[in-house]
Amino acid sequence: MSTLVKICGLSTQDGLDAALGYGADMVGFVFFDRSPRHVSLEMAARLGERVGSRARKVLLTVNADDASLAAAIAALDPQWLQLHGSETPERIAAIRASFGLPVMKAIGVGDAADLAQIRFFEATADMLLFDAKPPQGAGRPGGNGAGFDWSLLSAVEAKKPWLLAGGLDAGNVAAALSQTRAHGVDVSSGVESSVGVKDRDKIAAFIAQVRATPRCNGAKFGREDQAVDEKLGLARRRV
Ligand SMILES: O=C(O)c1ccccc1N[C@@H]1O[C@H](COP(=O)(O)O)[C@@H](O)[C@H]1O
Repeated sequence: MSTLVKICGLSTQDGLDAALGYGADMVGFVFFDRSPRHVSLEMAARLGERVGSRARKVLLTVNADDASLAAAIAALDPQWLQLHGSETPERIAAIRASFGLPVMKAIGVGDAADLAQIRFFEATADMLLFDAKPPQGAGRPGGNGAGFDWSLLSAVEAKKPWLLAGGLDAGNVAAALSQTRAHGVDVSSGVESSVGVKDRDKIAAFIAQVRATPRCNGAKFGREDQAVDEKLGLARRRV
């Protein structure tokens, strides 16, 4: 059973082709104009069409209003929404109802107290994503290449599958997976040669490391993972 890999912040054809070619399960596109990875509606439409059925498209937004969401969804035609701002459970429920798409909610983690948010979001979100809290002065809530103490997640019990993000790269992702029970990993900065510029070799190395890392504790999570994969439409990637 393979670990879910999401490559985020794709804004060019070359980066996207690398992510798809090396077998990413999910590809993320940022609609947040304070990000160096922000894509225009026109570019989103072009890149989205290129993805086809090779991976799941994820639309990342930060506290977006309905009109912006509608425009971005029309352009990209995503299978998932990633909400990376201060969206409440009520807002998540409203977005799910309005747009009919599953939602991945990002939770910023700095210390154990932040994990209380799991109970807050797990009823309405379809998937959770644990990311580092942004460093002070960062102009965006994610995509900063900042990590956090993964041991905080070792005892996490969430009713929904979850991804680990924040400062991951090919050099640390194996350790991150062995210390956590993440269903998958999400990376942006760690597969770039400079901020916002994706690097084919880093994408290849990252995905190869994940594929070479045994998943959790095998039998303990086998059935649960299978159910999750089927729910997410990722069963095709099971090995
Ligand atoms: O990538 C961005 O620019 C971004 C902007 C606003 C919110 C989230 C963003 N990226 C997400 O942040 C995490 C961690 O990224 P990194 O690997 O540490 O750079 C990841 O989920 C990205 O999708």
